[in-house]
Amino acid sequence: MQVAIVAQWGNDRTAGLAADIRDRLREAGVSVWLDDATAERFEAEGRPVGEFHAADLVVSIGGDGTFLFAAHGAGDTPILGVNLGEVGFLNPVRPDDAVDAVLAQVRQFQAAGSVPTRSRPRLTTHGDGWTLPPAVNEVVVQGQRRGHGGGADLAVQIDGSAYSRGHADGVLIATPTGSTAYNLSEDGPLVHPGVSGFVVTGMAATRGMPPLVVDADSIVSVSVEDAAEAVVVVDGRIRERVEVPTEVTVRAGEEPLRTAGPASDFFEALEKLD
Ligand SMILES: NC(=O)c1ccc[n+]([C@@H]2O[C@H](COP(=O)([O-])OP(=O)(O)OC[C@H]3O[C@@H](n4cnc5c(N)ncnc54)[C@H](O)[C@@H]3O)[C@@H](O)[C@H]2O)c1
Ligand SMILES: Nc1ncnc2c1ncn2[C@@H]1O[C@H](COP(=O)(O)OP(=O)(O)OP(=O)(O)O)[C@@H](O)[C@H]1O
Repeated sequence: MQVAIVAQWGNDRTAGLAADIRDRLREAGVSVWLDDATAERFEAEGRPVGEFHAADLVVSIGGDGTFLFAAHGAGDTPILGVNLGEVGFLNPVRPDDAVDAVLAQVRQFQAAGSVPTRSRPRLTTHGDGWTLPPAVNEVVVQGQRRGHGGGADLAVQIDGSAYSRGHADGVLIATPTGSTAYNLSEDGPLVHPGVSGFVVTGMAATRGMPPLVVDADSIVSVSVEDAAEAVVVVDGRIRERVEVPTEVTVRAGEEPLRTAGPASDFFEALEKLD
């Protein structure tokens, strides 16, 4: 079995826990990769997180940002999230339980050849000649910047039917996972993870554009006009600058995100947002 660990960088606690988990896994005969930044702290050889899709299990130690970073490299390899972040909405395992939680996955893998997983949908985004990596939380299509003078004229279509047209800072398409993040700040609805669908939420739209929940098979297209440029942002981290006018298409990705380990309790996790 191959386990890959990514620990939030610049943090002694996450690096220390990564080393503890690595040592216990090695005692159990499991091969371990550490991400480059963490390995460097121990003067060991690391692996880029972009290669972690080749592991059997990815362990992410940190907050939501670290989980999203791990998810962008993990492909369909399951991720077990350990919370050492400020919010840690996406990470259900407490640090004290981390070693046991990972060893439990190892036993499952050794007995059955795989670990039990849950899946969460991702979003894929493309435009004229470009495609972005899948989003776990959301895709934002916006003008050059937020705020006065920075928006764009946006037209949103769902499966080819016009939904809304007008000036706005942007439009946000969120997964149920991402409904608790940026979508919530823009007054979009919370979506229970058991619901199959996505949310389309306008950002400071000048004309009415109520948040809309669409079927998970829907194709959302956003046409952008009258702006210096359009900016498309995946999970707050990956940005594509696009010449306008342009059309951006967002739909469910083929490969969902897979998580391993204890399930997170949605209502308990909401308390972390207070
Ligand atoms: N105004 C806003 O609220 C705003 C603006 C930009 C980005 N974001 C969010 O930040 C995310 C990136 O997270 P980051 O940690 O790399 O950036 P970050 O460091 O800017 O943190 C954003 C905050 O969102 C929290 N968060 C992230 N994903 C979450 C989720 N699914 N549910 C609940 N809370 C969540 C993080 O813990 C953190 O408190 C983006 O996907 C976007 O959702 C929010
Ligand atoms: N081991 C790592 N190697 C390279 N980049 C990393 C690593 N860990 C984290 N990062 C970068 O830092 C970002 C996450 O850091 P961030 O400060 O947002 O922490 P976090 O995990 O959200 O925790 P917190 O809740 O404490 O903010 C990732 O998106 C990634 O860009």
